Amino acid sequence: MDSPAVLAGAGVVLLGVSYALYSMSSSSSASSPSAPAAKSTSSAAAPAKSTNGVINVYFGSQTGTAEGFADQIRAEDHGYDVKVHDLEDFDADSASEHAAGMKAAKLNLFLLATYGEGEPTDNAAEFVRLLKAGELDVAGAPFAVFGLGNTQYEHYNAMGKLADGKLEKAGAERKVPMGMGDDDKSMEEDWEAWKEKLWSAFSTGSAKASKGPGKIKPTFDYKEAPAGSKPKSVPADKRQPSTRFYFEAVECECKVNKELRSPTDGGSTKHIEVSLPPSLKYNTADNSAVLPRNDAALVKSLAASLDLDLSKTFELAPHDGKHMFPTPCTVSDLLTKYTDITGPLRRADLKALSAYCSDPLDSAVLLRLASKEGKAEYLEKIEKPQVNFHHLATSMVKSLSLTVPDFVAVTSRLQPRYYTISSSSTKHPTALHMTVSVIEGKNALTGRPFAGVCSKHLQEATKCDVFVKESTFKLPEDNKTPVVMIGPGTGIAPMRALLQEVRAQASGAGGKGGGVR
Ligand SMILES: Cc1cc2nc3c(=O)[nH]c(=O)nc-3n(C[C@H](O)[C@H](O)[C@H](O)COP(=O)(O)O)c2cc1C
Repeated sequence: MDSPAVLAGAGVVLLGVSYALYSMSSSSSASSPSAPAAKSTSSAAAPAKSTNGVINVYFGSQTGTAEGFADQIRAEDHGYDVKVHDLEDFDADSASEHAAGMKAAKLNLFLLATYGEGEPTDNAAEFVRLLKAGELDVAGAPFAVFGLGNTQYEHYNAMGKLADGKLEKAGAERKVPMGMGDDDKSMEEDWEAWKEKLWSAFSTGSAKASKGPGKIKPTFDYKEAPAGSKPKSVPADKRQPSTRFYFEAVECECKVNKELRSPTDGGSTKHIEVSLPPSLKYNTADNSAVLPRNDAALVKSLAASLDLDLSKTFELAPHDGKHMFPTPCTVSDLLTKYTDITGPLRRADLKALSAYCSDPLDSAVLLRLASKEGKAEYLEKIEKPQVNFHHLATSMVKSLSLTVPDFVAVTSRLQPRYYTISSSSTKHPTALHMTVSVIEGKNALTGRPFAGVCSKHLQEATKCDVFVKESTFKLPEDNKTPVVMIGPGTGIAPMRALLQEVRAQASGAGGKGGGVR
């Protein structure tokens, strides 16, 4: 909103359409307690188009938040030629080329998430190694760092802090003080506030962001494919790091899927035994990652609202050669397996969607909700009632109009959900067990039912797409040290696996031997 007059206008619009836009049906629903989801546009560099110079944006992202922020910088651009780089492409071989590009740029922006014990994301591991080793010649390169973290973790924003310090030590020139986002409280607000500082320092007078966004330029070519076409195989280095799991998960049979609770308990906790093919191995207390599937009824109603043909088959040819998900696939696959339709909607999502409304009133309302001034309305109308993309598209913003490529570009990718494996790999080398609490409830404000996208999918599943994520959680090697198990939040699942492992080792299974603790 760039003037008080427009702001007042938007306020009136908001009230005027509040009944139509905000009266929400209580019939449809599902929401997920999801991790921030990866946005769909990724690292393809836009063609050079500006005389104001280049801003390089490097992202270190595991679940897509930092990557989504990088896309926002590209969309807002403020008259710069914004080039987004996946840090995975930053290795010893390419370091000097990147360093030269960094020195020639107006700014190099690093968006870095922290994981584990203050560790980098997988895609930033090599960059961080080079940075720590002092092997980057970046003297004089202008930089700014925004770290993404969570104050619940001991090593809060360790990667952002490390990069900020090491870049300075290497002689790079800090242009904006480091920003930090806290996922426990206010990641998006922290980011918006920092971005304001960034743009005010780098303003070129091009106020593209304040006018509202245009449609996102897809970073791929879309074409229809013959019905029945199967996904093409994609080599590992041609898979987008943030969505690599779509290519790597293996479809497995759920040979046991039984309810653990008695009918009088209420709620549902499932014991699921997944048969593993020889290619899939795990160690006791590793995590299983499951690819969720959206509920078929939600997919159908969303497709009907957006007038998308679920049976259509299409293929994406990425401009940067990195594939987002396996294609050719159907629009049904896109909506069921590859799109987060029930996760929380962030303000940036609303802003992006405002460009796809045929009714200017809808656009104005979405922009208002996405704006700083509309923060209270966002809280009341979107956050508290847990409005997700499905609700928005089916019940609130009737004029939303998305082609399939628009849909891919503007929506977020569905992320895997992680469950601690509750079996011992010594006892069950060819099966992994999961103990899954099914998430279901009603929104306190609207009474609308919601369900966890993955636990609900697993509740009756006979098959699921799985991969294994290593864990640092292990029993002591010596088989003698006494162990006290405390499971706050993690529940019984890892304990069951460890107890099975201790027993299996005590009985000599797996050739390890050992004593009972
Ligand atoms: C398993 C896990 C471990 C994490 N470890 C840390 C940590 O050690 N320090 C921290 O500040 N944040 C930590 N976080 C928070 C993430 O950095 C934060 O959610 C961030 O927004 C993720 O960004 P991404 O979506 O781009 O990967 C962790 C999050 C998860 C899910």
